[in-house]
Amino acid sequence: MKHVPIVVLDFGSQYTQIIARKLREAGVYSEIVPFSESIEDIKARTPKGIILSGGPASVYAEDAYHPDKEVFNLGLPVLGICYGMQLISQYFGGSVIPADHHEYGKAKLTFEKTSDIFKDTTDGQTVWMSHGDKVDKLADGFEVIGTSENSPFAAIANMDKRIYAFQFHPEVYHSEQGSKILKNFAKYICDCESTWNMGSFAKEQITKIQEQVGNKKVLCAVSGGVDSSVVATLLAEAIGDQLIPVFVDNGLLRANEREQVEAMFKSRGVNLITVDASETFLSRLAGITDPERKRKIIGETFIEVFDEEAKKHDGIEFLAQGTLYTDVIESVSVKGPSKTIKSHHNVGGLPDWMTFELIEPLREIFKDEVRLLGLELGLPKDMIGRHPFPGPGLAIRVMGDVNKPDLELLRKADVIMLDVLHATGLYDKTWQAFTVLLNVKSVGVMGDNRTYDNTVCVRIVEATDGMTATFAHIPHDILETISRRIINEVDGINRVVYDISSKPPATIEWE
Ligand SMILES: Nc1ncnc2c1ncn2[C@@H]1O[C@H](COP(=O)(O)OP(=O)(O)OP(=O)(O)O)[C@@H](O)[C@H]1O
Ligand SMILES: O=c1[nH]c(=O)c2[nH+]cn([C@@H]3O[C@H](COP(=O)(O)O)[C@@H](O)[C@H]3O)c2[nH]1
Ligand SMILES: NC(=O)CC[C@H](N)C(=O)O
Ligand SMILES: [Mg+2]
Repeated sequence: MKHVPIVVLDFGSQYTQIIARKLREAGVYSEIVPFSESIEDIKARTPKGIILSGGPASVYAEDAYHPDKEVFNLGLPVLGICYGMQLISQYFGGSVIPADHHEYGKAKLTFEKTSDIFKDTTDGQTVWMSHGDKVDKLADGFEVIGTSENSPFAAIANMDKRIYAFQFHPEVYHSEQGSKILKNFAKYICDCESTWNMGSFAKEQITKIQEQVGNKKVLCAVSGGVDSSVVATLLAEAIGDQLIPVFVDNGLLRANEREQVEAMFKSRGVNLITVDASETFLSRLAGITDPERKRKIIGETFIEVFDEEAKKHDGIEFLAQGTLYTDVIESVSVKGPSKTIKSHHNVGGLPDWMTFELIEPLREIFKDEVRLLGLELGLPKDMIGRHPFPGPGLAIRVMGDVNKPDLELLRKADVIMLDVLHATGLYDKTWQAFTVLLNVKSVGVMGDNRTYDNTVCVRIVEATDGMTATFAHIPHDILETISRRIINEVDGINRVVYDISSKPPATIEWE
């Protein structure tokens, strides 16, 4: 087995992959394994350190998740985060109890001891907490190295054994210097070197694809979006013309999108196959209002279309998709016991009967890393800067039943909103912007006449990786232009609202 500098045991936190991602930023490769990984398999990776992630369970519960106890006897540095800290405390003779108050949000970390793990970070820094349990009695051999107003045990350590534990989450963006702390753990406590980078990742993936595919062919699902364009480029470098790029018009695309995508690939000299399956998608979605049902139908229909197309070519055994870690974590439990939020069409929406073997080189990384990889591979800037657009397309932006007239209405509103964003230079400054057709009609007055028409919601968010997001603080005069233009120019819409919720607790898409 390949040498893995840091092994992360996953106890089901939504943030586990961010730990790996922060380590990558520090140039350190890590692998995430289920909390139940055997000690032999952990040792086989010859790690220099172990991280125990957070998780939804409580360590004192009967069905709590426990790692192989031997992880504490390997003589390796260990870092426990939240649930991981609570496990460490329990294992070494401390105690963990339900807290009187759940602590969710920012806190100020006060240093109580100097430690290399806090090197070059500041006393009083903001950290982010998310827990309902707390350490009540400190474990034997441990000392407090950091406190917060609500957590007397915000950071603890047994420096002789090189075991550190935090109640806060250093991996999330809200912990302002958390990246540095994780880097310090890797660099100063585990003695890891910074050797990982996007160039080495690309090379590794290309070799892996060549080994996996051999002389067979790969159907690559391309959407014109960033992720699948990067995947197609990696495949082209790896296997040349054994790659068959297929774009599906599912009837759920934005205005002129099909023509734009076709032109973009043509200009790059790619022989793109477009399959028009719009009638199939739309007829299957007719009358379906439940968001998860919509997603499953779309996921399955995509695979049927790819299957049909594959039959027309000899030797296709693989399906390549631009699946990212964000798609995976929200859809299914990955390594640990995490919860399903929504079934992304390309992960949780895949049917059981699918026979393709999947090629998903981006499955463990995040959107902003994909963009860096795209730059590394020489993709044009405008391709890399495109806002994400979900595979299920407008079907999850028309609330309730999906039908042609409603899709048309939404397309018209969407074009106007995007037009204003481009004109004001806000497109490149925001992560994602779209409109949603609400299943809500309201009364208006236009030219002295009563109207009873549809409501459109404008959703514009800022994010780094899509795991969390905040609504964009768009200047009111720009929102006013968007609203005025949509209501004046689109027949059938008489009200525009702006979505001011962040993720969590909302999500970016409405369904
Ligand atoms: N219309 C489509 N035709 C073919 N494949 C598609 C289509 N839409 C999505 N896919 C496949 O599903 C994957 C996931 O979609 P997703 O929207 O997350 O990624 P993307 O479109 O490549 O990038 P972006 O997130 O920037 O939109 C794509 O990478 C692609 O493999
Ligand atoms: O290809 C995709 N297939 C899907 O089924 C899907 N659902 C959400 N998204 C996109 O993922 C990001 C996070 O979205 P949510 O906060 O709504 O989960 C946002 O960028 C969403 O647009 C999808 N992309
Ligand atoms: N984020 C976490 O790891 C939470 C740990 C534990 N479930 C608690 O509520 O305290
Ligand atoms: Mg897309």
